[in-house]
Amino acid sequence: MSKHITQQVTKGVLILTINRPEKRNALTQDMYQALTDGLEQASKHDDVRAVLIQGSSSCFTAGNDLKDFQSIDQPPEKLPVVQFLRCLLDFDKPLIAAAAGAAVGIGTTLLLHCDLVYAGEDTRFQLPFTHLGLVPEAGSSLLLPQLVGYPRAAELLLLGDAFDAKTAKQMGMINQVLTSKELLPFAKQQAQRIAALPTEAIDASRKLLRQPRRKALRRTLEAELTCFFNALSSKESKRAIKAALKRVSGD
Ligand SMILES: C/C=C/C(=O)SCCNC(=O)CCNC(=O)[C@H](O)C(C)(C)COP(=O)(O)OP(=O)(O)OC[C@H]1O[C@@H](n2cnc3c(N)ncnc32)[C@H](O)[C@@H]1OP(=O)(O)O
Repeated sequence: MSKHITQQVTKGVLILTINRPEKRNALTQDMYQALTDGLEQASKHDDVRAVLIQGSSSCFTAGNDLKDFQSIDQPPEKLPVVQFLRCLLDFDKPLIAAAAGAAVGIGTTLLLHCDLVYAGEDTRFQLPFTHLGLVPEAGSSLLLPQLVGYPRAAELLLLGDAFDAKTAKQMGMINQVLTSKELLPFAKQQAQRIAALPTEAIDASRKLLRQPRRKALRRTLEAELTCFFNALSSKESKRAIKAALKRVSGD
């Protein structure tokens, strides 16, 4: 368990909270492991009928910890981030997200796996993979064009510009934009509403919604992972990540 991921069960909802404010909730391998453990536990326990993933009311996550990228020394297969992505894809209960402030990289792509996504007025989404010499992950090269159409997905994934919650809502990426005060309570309320509905009907409906894209998504995720970890070991990416770290931390 990571001290940066907290767990709480309330009215049938497991709330996984990302809590590393001093680094804008950037995700380390320990944190991915804790998120995976949380999802696996939720899957096993009948009293958990939905999961809410959230950060604070001012920050969701700045994405993968950039320093962590520099210190990866094990084969991708063993990496918690890879296990987390596979777990996300196969997760069998409703998944709700509340994203405030920064939602960068995997902070945006993980939302594409959620059933309900709520964002704050201040949320800034960004998919800066190419800036870092990297490629899309989490199945986003399939899910994003399906959601918003190819031209917009290509713009977001190739140019990597940040965009706001209003734009994300207009594109159909998220369900609703709320004030920062409303966001977390509203997302919790929606998660509890789902958790209170007949479980078998919810699970079967969710399966039906996901079934048509399941195989293609799995293939895409695996192809992206190969490409991503090849890119991560390239000189181009090492240079770009070093520059990004210098920009955000001065290191
Ligand atoms: C498989 C997954 C792939 C991916 O997720 S790829 C995406 C990787 N993420 C990024 O490239 C985002 C990098 N961060 C940023 O662009 C900015 O930050 C934000 C827009 C998220 C927030 O900006 P602001 O509010 O001005 O905060 P600040 O001053 O830049 O950062 C505050 C502290 O947070 C640390 N930090 C921010 N993001 C990361 C990160 N991704 N990895 C590691 N540390 C990060 C900084 O260093 C600094 O910390 P210190 O004050 O101790 O220097």
